Amino acid sequence: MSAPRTLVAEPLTREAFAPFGDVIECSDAVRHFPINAGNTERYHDLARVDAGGRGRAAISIFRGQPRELPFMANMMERHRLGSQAFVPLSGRPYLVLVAPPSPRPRADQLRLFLARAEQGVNYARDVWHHPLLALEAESDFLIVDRIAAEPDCEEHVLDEGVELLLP
Ligand SMILES: NC(=O)N[C@@H](O)C(=O)O
Ligand code: NI
Repeated sequence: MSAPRTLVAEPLTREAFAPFGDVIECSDAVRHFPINAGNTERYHDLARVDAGGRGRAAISIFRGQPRELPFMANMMERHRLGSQAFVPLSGRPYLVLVAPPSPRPRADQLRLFLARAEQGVNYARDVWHHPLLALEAESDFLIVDRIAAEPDCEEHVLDEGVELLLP
């Protein structure tokens, strides 16, 4: 039996994550401007919320239990009709495992990112991703995604598990 494939997390940046969606963070690389008579800086239009068909965008909170590392990822999922954003509320880093849209996630296209506590992610519609990968302790995430009467969560079991490692 061959050794499991491993993936070492790379830093999360807007550029590296662009094929998968958006990074939600305050950065001089995004458009920002003062509002409220200068009391507040608006970091504008950081992510595209997609809630197609008969769905609507909604805000929820996910309370995730920490994953034990090294973690073996055996499946991926995708939402075909809507985007899904995760914004950390507990001040801890987390992992993001993604693959580009395709009929099934390809092992050679998996990308693992280590997101800092001040970075959120927005998975574009159809992007394969692993369910929430919280680290260190129970962590809350603000979620912006599509809700509808019909479920929209396609799961796929990977042919071979991938061991996720921190840098
Ligand atoms: N199932 C669910 O709402 N959560 C997943 O979509 C996820 O990405 O964590
Ligand atoms: Ni999801």
